[in-house]
Amino acid sequence: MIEAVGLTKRYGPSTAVEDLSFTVRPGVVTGFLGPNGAGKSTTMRMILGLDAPSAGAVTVNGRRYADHPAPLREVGAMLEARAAHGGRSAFHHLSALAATHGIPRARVEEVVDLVGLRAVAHRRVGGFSLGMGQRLGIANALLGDPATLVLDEPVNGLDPEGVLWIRTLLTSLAAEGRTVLVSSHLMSEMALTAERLIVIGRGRLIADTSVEEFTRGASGRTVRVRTPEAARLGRLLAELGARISGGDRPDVIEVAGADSERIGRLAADHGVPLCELTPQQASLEEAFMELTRDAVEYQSPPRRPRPESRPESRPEPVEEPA
Ligand SMILES: Nc1ncnc2c1ncn2[C@@H]1O[C@H](COP(=O)(O)OP(=O)(O)OP(=O)(O)O)[C@@H](O)[C@H]1O
Repeated sequence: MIEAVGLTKRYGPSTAVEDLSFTVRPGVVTGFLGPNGAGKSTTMRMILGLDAPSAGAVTVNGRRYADHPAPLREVGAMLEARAAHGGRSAFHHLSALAATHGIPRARVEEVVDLVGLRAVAHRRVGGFSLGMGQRLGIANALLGDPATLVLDEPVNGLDPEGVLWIRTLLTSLAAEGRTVLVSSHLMSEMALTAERLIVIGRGRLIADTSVEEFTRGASGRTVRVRTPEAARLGRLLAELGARISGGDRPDVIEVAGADSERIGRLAADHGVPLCELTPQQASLEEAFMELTRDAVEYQSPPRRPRPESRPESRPEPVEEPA
């Protein structure tokens, strides 16, 4: 279990992490999400005792990392995959690390197999591909058979097979009762791997929730309506307080603030024929971006809607004479 209470980190005048409190429980994978610069790595570094908090505290199984007598056996971490010396072989690197912690050689053999590096274990790490480097980083983290794992962007740069491998590995490590905290800035990937999510932005907690709740909150927020009387229905809905935006074609509007039933009844009351009425499920990526929009450090300029997609500039549909 990882517990952060009022965790804060300041670098000179800027605050990287501010008053962050959360608990990461064993048995499930917890995704740690936030846009670039949100403070994920800084938080992870504080969990691992690599950075001292300016205020607050973070403990792993009730103790600060540095207070554990054998931290490698307690917490396995991958902060930077390329932490191994390029001239060494993977096997040599892992053996040296194991020796400093009294970990038997048999465990080195075990983790080499576990991460699928057997065929290249005696090759120089300097010649490893990104994916092989990531696997070595994971082997490092697993070496002490720790109850807690902290991994910073483990799927970064991996091919689909590697991504699937990490996903399966993390889920099975959590199923063994371990605490697994995995950072990412990819919501869609975390939705497939994690059961819980901690979302931060500009160093502050934005959400601490289950993926299921997050998914539920993200869905059904707009309704796609296709009708030959799009402009008239749009006006009727706007009068009721719904927000209307243009769709992907002239006879389509996207409606927020009114559900399908209300739209359907209103259309029926006014004799507006409906060809389609579809609640839209926002993608998790969209929901994540919306949630963290104000917390993004570097923003692209907003995209201006194309004039023809704005309902007010759309010509009134010609109604067929009865
Ligand atoms: N050693 C440091 N000195 C000064 N500022 C720092 C330092 N380390 C991090 N920061 C700042 O703290 C903030 C949080 O950075 P951090 O690397 O923790 O974010 P992150 O969420 O891991 O981002 P990314 O997804 O880009 O890796 C950023 O504004 C960063 O510039």
